[in-house]
Amino acid sequence: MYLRKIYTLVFLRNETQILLGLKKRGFGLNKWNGFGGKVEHNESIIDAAIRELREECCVDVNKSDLKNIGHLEFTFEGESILMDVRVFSASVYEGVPTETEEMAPKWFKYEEIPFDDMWPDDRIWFPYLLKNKLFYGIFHYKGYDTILNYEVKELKCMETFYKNKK
Ligand SMILES: Nc1ncnc2c1[nH]c(=O)n2[C@H]1C[C@H](O)[C@@H](COP(=O)(O)OP(=O)(O)OP(=O)(O)O)O1
Repeated sequence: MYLRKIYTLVFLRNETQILLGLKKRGFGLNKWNGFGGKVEHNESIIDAAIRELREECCVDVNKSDLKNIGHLEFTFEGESILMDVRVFSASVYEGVPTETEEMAPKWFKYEEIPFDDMWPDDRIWFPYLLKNKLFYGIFHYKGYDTILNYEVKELKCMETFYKNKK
């Protein structure tokens, strides 16, 4: 039985590029990723996504402009935590992405995403994101570099996925 912890992960995108941030401290140090983190006690998932984006790269996004595009789960050999990561995308936002103590943001062309310097699972589920498909992925890691097993699939509708998950 796992202890589930909920995280957010937000990607800002335009027609040709995606915004990634280089993690400067803590979990995922020196990896490029979207912006996000733990959902705090008494905080909604969407509010956490907005807060983390503001804290990590000084950009504001409205709730209505954040689209839930995927759900990821991570477990680690010998650990009882299950990381439940809610993935969002937005193309409308306010502010200029700015470096903070936690993240250094940079726009990447879709064909130049730095997978070698990202979490190993990213190259498996990013193709869904890049094709604008909704997705579910579950990954079981040994340490933080080796994926022991995984499953990824396209979803038709996030609401139906969460309704059936309960
Ligand atoms: N394997 C993998 N692939 C893609 N994305 C992620 C992972 N593992 C992850 O943790 N993530 C994402 C999920 C979150 O967006 C971040 C991790 O959040 P973290 O920085 O630990 O949370 P914060 O609340 O910001 O932590 P503090 O540093 O403030 O304590 O990476």
